[in-house]
Amino acid sequence: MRLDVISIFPEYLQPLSLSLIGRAAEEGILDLNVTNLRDFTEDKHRKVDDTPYGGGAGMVMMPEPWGRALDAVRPADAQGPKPTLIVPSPAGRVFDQQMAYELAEEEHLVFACGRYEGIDERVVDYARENFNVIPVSIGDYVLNGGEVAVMVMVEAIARLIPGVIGNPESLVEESHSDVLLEYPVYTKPASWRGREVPEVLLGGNHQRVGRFRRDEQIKRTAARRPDLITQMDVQSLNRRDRDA
Ligand SMILES: CN1CCCC[C@@H]1Cn1ccc2ccc(-c3n[nH]c(N)c3C#N)cc21
Repeated sequence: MRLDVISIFPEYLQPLSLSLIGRAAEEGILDLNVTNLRDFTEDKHRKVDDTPYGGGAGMVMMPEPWGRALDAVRPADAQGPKPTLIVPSPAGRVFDQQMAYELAEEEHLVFACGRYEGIDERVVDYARENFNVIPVSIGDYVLNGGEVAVMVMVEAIARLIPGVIGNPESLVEESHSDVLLEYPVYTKPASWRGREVPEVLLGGNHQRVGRFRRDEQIKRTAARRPDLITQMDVQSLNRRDRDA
């Protein structure tokens, strides 16, 4: 997968060169390119923002640099399937695990990191000519720009790509790929500051361990994220596990 990120703060994306994603980039599994939007300005001050039409506080990102930057990623006369352009925005479709799975299937993802009050809307409209454009929000809270959102999305998406994480088995049991949240995990020592690891985990009975973990998942999800399950589901989950 090719990943392009356009930002006025390219250094914000530096952490993507670390750990598993950095290694995947070195191994050629990911082709990660971070571009500075200011490289597509034509004035000596490398201006990327201006005052909003209609008035109001703050500044808006000018269309011209964005148009040139997007054309550099995908020229108007390019052939082949359109890349997907993700535009982080508080007004976007909320990012979730399902979207991560869907985007992990793409060959080429482009991320446009806005700042200030946002990007001139005509850029999004223009981009639809050469990209499949998806405005995306990572949650119902307000950030100062799109870079943090891109970090979240790139990590959630890239880890689903074969070869990026060492053990694909670990993708199978994860929260949000299942309805239920993760069960609690423990490691040595068995006793720590007067707190013991649950006995069932020390015994090696895999069936009992599995049931313990499933019960913990149901308890946690019912307590912390009742929106993910209904009471009916809890009963059917219990019934299904009992019959297993
Ligand atoms: C604060 N400031 C005036 C109000 C409108 C937003 C603006 C800041 N800002 C500029 C570009 C930009 C992109 C994404 C986000 C963003 N916020 N929350 C999310 N879940 C986001 C995503 N994904 C915020 C952004």
